[in-house]
This record gives sequence, structure tokens and C-alpha cells, in this order.
Amino acid sequence: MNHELNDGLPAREAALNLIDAALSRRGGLDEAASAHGFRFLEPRERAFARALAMATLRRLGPIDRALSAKLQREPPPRVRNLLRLGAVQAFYLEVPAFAAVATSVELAGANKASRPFKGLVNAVLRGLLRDGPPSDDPEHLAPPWLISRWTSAWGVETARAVASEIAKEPATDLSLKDPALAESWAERLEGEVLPGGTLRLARKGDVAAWPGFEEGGWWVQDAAAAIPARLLNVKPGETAVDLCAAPGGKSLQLAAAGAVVTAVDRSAARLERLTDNFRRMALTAEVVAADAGAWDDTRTFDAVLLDAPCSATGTFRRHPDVLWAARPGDVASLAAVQARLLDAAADRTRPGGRLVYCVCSLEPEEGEAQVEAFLARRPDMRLDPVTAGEAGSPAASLTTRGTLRLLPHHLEGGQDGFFAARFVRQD
Ligand SMILES: C[S@@+](CC[C@H](N)C(=O)[O-])C[C@H]1O[C@@H](n2cnc3c(N)ncnc32)[C@H](O)[C@@H]1O
Repeated sequence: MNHELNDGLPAREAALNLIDAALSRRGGLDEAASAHGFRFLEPRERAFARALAMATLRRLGPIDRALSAKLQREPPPRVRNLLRLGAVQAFYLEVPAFAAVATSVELAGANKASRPFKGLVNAVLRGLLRDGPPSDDPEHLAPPWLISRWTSAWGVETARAVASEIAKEPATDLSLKDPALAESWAERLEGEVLPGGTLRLARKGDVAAWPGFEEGGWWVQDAAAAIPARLLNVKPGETAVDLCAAPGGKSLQLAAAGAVVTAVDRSAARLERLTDNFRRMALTAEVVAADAGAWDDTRTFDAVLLDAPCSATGTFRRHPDVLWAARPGDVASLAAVQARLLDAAADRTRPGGRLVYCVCSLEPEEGEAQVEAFLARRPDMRLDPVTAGEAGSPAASLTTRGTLRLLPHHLEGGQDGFFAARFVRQD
């Protein structure tokens, strides 16, 4: 094997592990990327491995369709992942076809489970390359069950527009501690200020090395993810509770706006990240590790945020694996959790206070249907309609009911999928 081929093999092996972890458990990719073996790689190899894995996950649908047409029976998981990785390099990453095939065959030979399949890897990849790139129909980018749900919810054209965002690499969005400094940060970081104040950058790489990270000028937060906390319109000195707070992006917004923040989350490990983020930003919050639905506290607050656990299908631009890890049954079981937490959130809202409910899900059961059921069982809560363009929301995202259905294609350059609704507790 010559040097050129050997170069990049550890990164490709690491990419295989990332893909395997991403597809076998929720949150698996981030977990695998922080494991010892991965961090041991050179930074350049780590970046390459991550780029390979992300490109594979973004194109998993079309690649798997093309592979299925070539495979007579399902090979072991490592072999399928090798084939996916080989195909994505040749078709989408401008790796010369010969190198994509040769490195895949080499990796097949390097492991006992895949060694007997070296010939198959070689033959299948060569066959794929002869056929040319797979279909780029957006409907092939997501699992069929999700495409059919999105089509029922919004029609064929919108479902296709949503799905077409899956293959695109997202920009990096930042929320600023001091929104008045937006223009100066935009200049320093070569970014664009979006309506609502998010700073959008084309920059990629290690954010911790960028100007302003150490000094706590900003934190990473998708443009759509920044909208729900803004809907609370907190004033300095008001009390605010964030009931599912970690790792803290929305709590930071509330604290930066001057609210006295209580950050609750069930996960102590995730709260450690929240505490680190607050320290870096030189902001403060009361941090509580508790199940928000059983939190033993009788206080009520001026502003309550419930960013509930959800299927997270709206986060596919940064986590394309969610689409393939999600199961139809997840949506119903998460909707039951959300309803329980929404009732607890209403109880934490002072009479006259505001409650914002949001989820990073595209599924109506976790959004619109949740709102209607909540209003029906809670006569003490009234929907407070969002107004056009409020909080930097795109016009297309406002529903006739005054809630926000933020779809990924509603903002030029993309945004995460979110649902948000605001309520007021009656006196
Ligand atoms: C969507 S994430 C929150 C993201 C966070 N709001 C932000 O902007 O950084 C959902 C969070 O809910 C937490 N969670 C799940 N079930 C919970 C419960 N019953 N009570 C409190 N927190 C819960 C999870 O640990 C997770 O951190």
C-alpha cells in the first residue's frame, strides 16, 4: 500500500465508528466523538472523520437505496457502513473513485468481521461508480415514514422543501450576550446579523478558538432555537424558570436579558455543561437537578419556558442521524411526557405570567396538537398569539392560530425545525 492510500485510514476507521454509534443509539455520535480513542486522533484527522461521518448521515437515504439495489443479502453492519462511506466519498466529497474504493477495501481487510467481504466491497463500490450518483430526489433523503408524516401535515411541496434541507451543511449561528454589539461582532467574526439578532457565520471548526469565546461574548445557538426564549420578552429583574434547561442556550438568553433565572433539568451531567456555559458567559442562575414534573417547589414565576424533550426531528441539519434513529412509536410516548410537563409548567406560572412551550420537533403531535389539548384541559391558560415577525421569526412560520411552526426552509440558508407557542395564565 502506498503512502497516499495509507493517509487518512485512521480517520476513515474513526468515521466508521461514528456512523455506527450514530445509528445505533440516540446521541451516539457526540458520545463517540468525545470517547478517548477519537480524541487521540490528530485534530486534522478528527475533523476529516467527522466530515466523512456527517456527509454519510446527510446522504444516508439515497446511498442506502443505491446499495440495496446491489446487495442480494444484508452484510454485517461494519460492511454496510464501509460501503456507505466509500460511496459518499466518491459521489459527494470529490475523493477520486480509485481512492474511495481502495481505502474501503483496505479497511475491510483490517478487521476480522469484514475481512471475508473484501471482494464484495470492491465489487459493489465499482458497480455503484459505474451507475453514477444516486437519485437526488429530496424524498429519498428521509425515511419514508417521516416523509409521509410531513406530507400529511403540510402537503407534498412543503414536505419536499423540508427534506431538501437534509443534504445541506448548516451555517454556524451565535447568540450574543449583548445584542447592542451585534454589528461589531459581525465585523470581527465576518458574520451576518439576522432579524432577531442571531449572528450567522460561514466559519467552521473549533469554536473555542474563535474571538469572543473565552471572553464570553457569545454562545452557539441555532437561529430558530433562539426564538422561543425571546417570545417571553423578559424584563430586567423579572423571575424566569427554564424547566428543561440543559445545556443552557435558552437560560443564557433569559439571564442575558436581565431575568433572575432558575434552571431546572433532570440530568445532573447535562447541568454541569450548563454551569460551565454560565461561568464562561459570566452570568448567573439558580441550578436545580429535578424532574420538572415532580419538582418539589411551590414558587411561581413571571416567565416560564418549557423546551420539552422531543423526537428532535427538527435538528436534522446538525444531527442527521435523528431521522434514522427515531421510531414511529417515539412520537406518541414523548407527546405523553410533554403533556405532563406542560401541566407542571402552567402550575409554575404566576397569574398574569407568561409560559412559552417549544420543541425542536417537526411532528404535529408534539406541537399543534399539544397546544389544543392543553387549552382544552387548562381553562386557566390562554393562548397569547405571536405577532408577525416577532422575535425575528420568518413570516412563513406564523400559523393562523398565532403559534410558530418554524420549518427548516423558512429562512434563507436554513434553520432548525421548531414549534413554539405562548400562553398567559389568567388572573
Ligand atoms: C431539548 S433539551 C433542552 C435544551 C435547552 N433548553 C437549551 O436550549 O440548551 C431537553 C432537556 O430536557 C431534559 N429533561 C427531560 N425530561 C425532563 C424532566 N422530566 N424534567 C426536567 N428535565 C427533563 C433533558 O435532560 C434535556 O436536557
